Amino acid sequence: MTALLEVSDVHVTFDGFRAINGLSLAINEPELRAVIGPNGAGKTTFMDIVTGKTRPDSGRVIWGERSQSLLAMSESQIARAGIGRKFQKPTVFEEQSVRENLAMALKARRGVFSVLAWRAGPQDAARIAELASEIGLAERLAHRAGDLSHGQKQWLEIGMLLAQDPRLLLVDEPAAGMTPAEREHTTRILKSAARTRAVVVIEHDMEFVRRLDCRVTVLHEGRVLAEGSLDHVTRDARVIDVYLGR
Ligand SMILES: Nc1ncnc2c1ncn2[C@@H]1O[C@H](COP(=O)(O)OP(=O)(O)OP(=O)(O)O)[C@@H](O)[C@H]1O
Repeated sequence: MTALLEVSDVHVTFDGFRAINGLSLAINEPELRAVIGPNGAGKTTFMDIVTGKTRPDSGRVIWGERSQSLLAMSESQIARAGIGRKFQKPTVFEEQSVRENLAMALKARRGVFSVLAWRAGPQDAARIAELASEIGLAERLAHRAGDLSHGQKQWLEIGMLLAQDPRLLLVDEPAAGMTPAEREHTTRILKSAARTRAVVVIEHDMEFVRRLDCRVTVLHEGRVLAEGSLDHVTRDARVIDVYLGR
């Protein structure tokens, strides 16, 4: 199987400090992958590189069956190529309803010209209903997004990203600030989304990572320290040392 995303020997230096130091990893399609690692390991910078926000000093970042270099593309070209990113803080349109938020995300997918001529058709209504049920907000379509709980806002934003049908979804600490029940539901959403696409999740909460039940990549000092099942990596003496700070 060829990887959907292949990062090879990437280096990034910030003011002389090597934040990413020979990072190599590959993500398949479909796949659910958790990326863990201590503070400063380079997890966020990895996502910044893939989305074009940070440009590496050297290395390769290759995308898709045509082996395009993401390093040659702008942030918006990368987004259009099918890479969506969910930041930690939810950014939904608070004054609009859940339905309107999802409708806007569907619109955005079609680009600026069709936005001007857009009217909600029966297909949109069906897709919005499908998305709402995927994120567990089917009963809340008419609610104002600003009235949702923190967890529900996070799900709505995931739904808005799914509306754009990305091939790769990058998610930064989705469980932060959530109740146990909300975490459980978030796990289900991410697992379901990863049945048909690649989903990469940065997460600190090991219990959450365990529930994701997927391949885990451990980053440390800007490179991959270990990779495999959570049980496999947490038995690795180097990983234990890094987490215990020895
Ligand atoms: N724009 C920047 N300028 C200078 N240093 C940076 C910049 N961005 C990140 N760094 C440094 O690079 C290293 C990696 O940071 P990064 O945020 O990727 O780590 P992380 O694994 O996401 O950490 P955390 O779990 O704390 O979010 C850190 O030491 C950080 O201080």
